[in-house]
Amino acid sequence: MAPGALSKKKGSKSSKGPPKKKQKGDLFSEKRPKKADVSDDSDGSDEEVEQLENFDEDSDSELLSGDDDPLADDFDDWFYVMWYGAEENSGSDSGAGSDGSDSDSDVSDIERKSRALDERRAREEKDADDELQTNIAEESDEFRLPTEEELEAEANLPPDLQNLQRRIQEIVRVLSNFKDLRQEGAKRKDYIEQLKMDLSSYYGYNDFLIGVLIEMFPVNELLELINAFEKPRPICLRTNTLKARRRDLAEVLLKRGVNLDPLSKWSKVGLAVYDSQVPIGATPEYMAGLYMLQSANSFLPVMALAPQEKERIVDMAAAPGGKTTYVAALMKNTGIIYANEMKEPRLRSLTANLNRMGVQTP
Ligand SMILES: C[S@@+](CC[C@H](N)C(=O)[O-])C[C@H]1O[C@@H](n2cnc3c(N)ncnc32)[C@H](O)[C@@H]1O
Repeated sequence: MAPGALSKKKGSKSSKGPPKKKQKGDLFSEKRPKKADVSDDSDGSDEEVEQLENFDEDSDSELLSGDDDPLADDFDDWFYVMWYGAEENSGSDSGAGSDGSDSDSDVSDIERKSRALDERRAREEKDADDELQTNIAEESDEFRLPTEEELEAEANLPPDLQNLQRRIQEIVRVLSNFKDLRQEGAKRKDYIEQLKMDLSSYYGYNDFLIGVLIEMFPVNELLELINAFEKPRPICLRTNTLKARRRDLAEVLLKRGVNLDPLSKWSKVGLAVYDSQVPIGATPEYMAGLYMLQSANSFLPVMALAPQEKERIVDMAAAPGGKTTYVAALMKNTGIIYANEMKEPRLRSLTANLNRMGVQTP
């Protein structure tokens, strides 16, 4: 539950007084789990923590005046079992015994449970950390490059993507600390060759492209880059500053149900579109030429060129005119742009966009 929701609930409680049993019913279904059902439930901890927090939020007054609630002890007992398990609950220090006897003080009972919960969490975190360290140690000890025979056997089988991915990660790890992690007798070249093969198989790149990329980037950056290539690009639009300001455009589109944000810090005209209730390429604003649908990377050559007013610029491959219209906007419809397009049919989309976006044509 969001903190806002909690504080609102708390506020309303102090003014009106809560329907206590109903709140419990809201938090936990009518059919409450039996102790045996929950005693070995060790996962789903986020949900449980949230429930615990809800309980704490709701229960201040109950702790102090719980007598009027016949479910309170039973609930408390169930909750304790939920967190610590039946065995712990039945221990002599539980204070919420299976016979339903009350502890000396409800407040100290909760404090004790809370302490026990903290201890248990700390134990679990330590166990998880130990396990992770053990796995890392085991993996680093175990990893070795595949032998020729193993590679031959692999070649006769469909690609094992999980294995490939693991090997890619391992090779990158070894290459990033080659002196300490390399296999005895193995050369950096051997790892690189294997990495090239695995990247080609895993991502479906050809040898040439992988070869070029591996020469251009350190391996960990290369992996980041390739993973970024796998992600779908956001839909972007560029505000046509010949006709509109980005803020005004964003406002109108938001009202139409287009969910968007400024593209990024590096662009003052781009908007990233997450989703839309209307076809983004057919809004009245689009028809009126207030924006161009254009991928963010296509802004960059024009930004790098930084066209100035009254310049002469040649766009060598222009249709459908994303960059031509951006250049025209930056030049504020001054100067001359030579927009070349080889394919005649594509001239139609180029001309249509120039007209729509208000680029002055001869
Ligand atoms: C990727 S699109 C260009 C996109 C455009 N620059 C934009 O920002 O909207 C490539 C265009 O270049 C055209 N083209 C390719 N080779 C060309 C050439 N030698 N001369 C003129 N146009 C060419 C293609 O027909 C195609 O329409």
